[in-house]
Amino acid sequence: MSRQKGSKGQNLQLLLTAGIGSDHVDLNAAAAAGLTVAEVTGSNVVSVAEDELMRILILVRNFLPGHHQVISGEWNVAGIAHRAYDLEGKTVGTVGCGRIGKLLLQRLKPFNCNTLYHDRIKMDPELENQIGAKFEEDLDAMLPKCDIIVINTPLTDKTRGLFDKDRIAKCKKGVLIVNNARGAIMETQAVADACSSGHIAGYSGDVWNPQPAPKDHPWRYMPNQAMTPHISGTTIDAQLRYAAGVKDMLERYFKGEDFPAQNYIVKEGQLASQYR
Ligand SMILES: NC(=O)C1=CN([C@@H]2O[C@H](COP(=O)(O)OP(=O)(O)OC[C@H]3O[C@@H](n4cnc5c(N)ncnc54)[C@H](O)[C@@H]3O)[C@@H](O)[C@H]2O)C=CC1
Repeated sequence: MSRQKGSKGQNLQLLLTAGIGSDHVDLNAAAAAGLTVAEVTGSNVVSVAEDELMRILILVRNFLPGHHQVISGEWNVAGIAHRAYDLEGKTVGTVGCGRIGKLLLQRLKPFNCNTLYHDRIKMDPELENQIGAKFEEDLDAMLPKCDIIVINTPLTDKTRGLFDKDRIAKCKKGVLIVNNARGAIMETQAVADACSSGHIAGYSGDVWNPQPAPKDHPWRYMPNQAMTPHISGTTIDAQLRYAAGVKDMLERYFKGEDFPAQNYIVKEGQLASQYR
């Protein structure tokens, strides 16, 4: 929903996202026009966190080439095993540690990894202690420590293109990256080049720039990728939750009632803090 499209809706008042992530709306234009933007905050966070854990394991264990061998009639254990590792003992860092980031860190705990997180906000000490992750204020200081990096920030003016050529170069050689947040947080060609050179040893995610990804998108053809279409937040369980959330907000809207406070992304000209 661009500024131009929004301005055509003379009676437009409300924009609802059936899920999480309202970067498809020009939020500054919506704020200036006095529109309300809301999403079903929390509706698919478990679905995404579970999916991230799956992608980490798929990359660490070098699962996909093994599966492809089965389909193509091959049997070559050494061809898989030379790049397969245990997750135990590896350092996993999340860039962004809101709802999804925290759920991922909680799910990683029994795997006995070292976990780090970078966010604008440090967790309260009790929760941090319970989750067992260390806060890294400086993103560029965290990156070289990580064997696995997971992206969990919204797409904002500050995170667009955050992982360009220079920042990827700061990551450990052979890093694995999981990104279910937004494709545009990465520079497309920089990721493809780093996968080709082996600096990134594996990249997996479900978000692309643009979407739907065109047939010639470089991430379809780069080596060591485990990409899917945008599916991680669309399990049947998630669909039930965000459908119910949209219905609830529409009912409240027509009764003149407020939405749950955490659902507002733009309200009375103000952007929610995670988008500022
Ligand atoms: N692939 C999919 O199907 C889905 C993707 N998502 C994406 O995941 C994102 C995160 O979702 P939640 O965890 O629910 O959001 P959240 O709002 O709970 O957490 C986002 C975190 O990112 C941090 N953050 C924002 N800007 C930052 C910056 N510049 N540097 C460091 N940290 C920053 C915030 O402080 C916050 O802790 C969504 O905005 C959406 O883009 C969400 C749901 C489904």
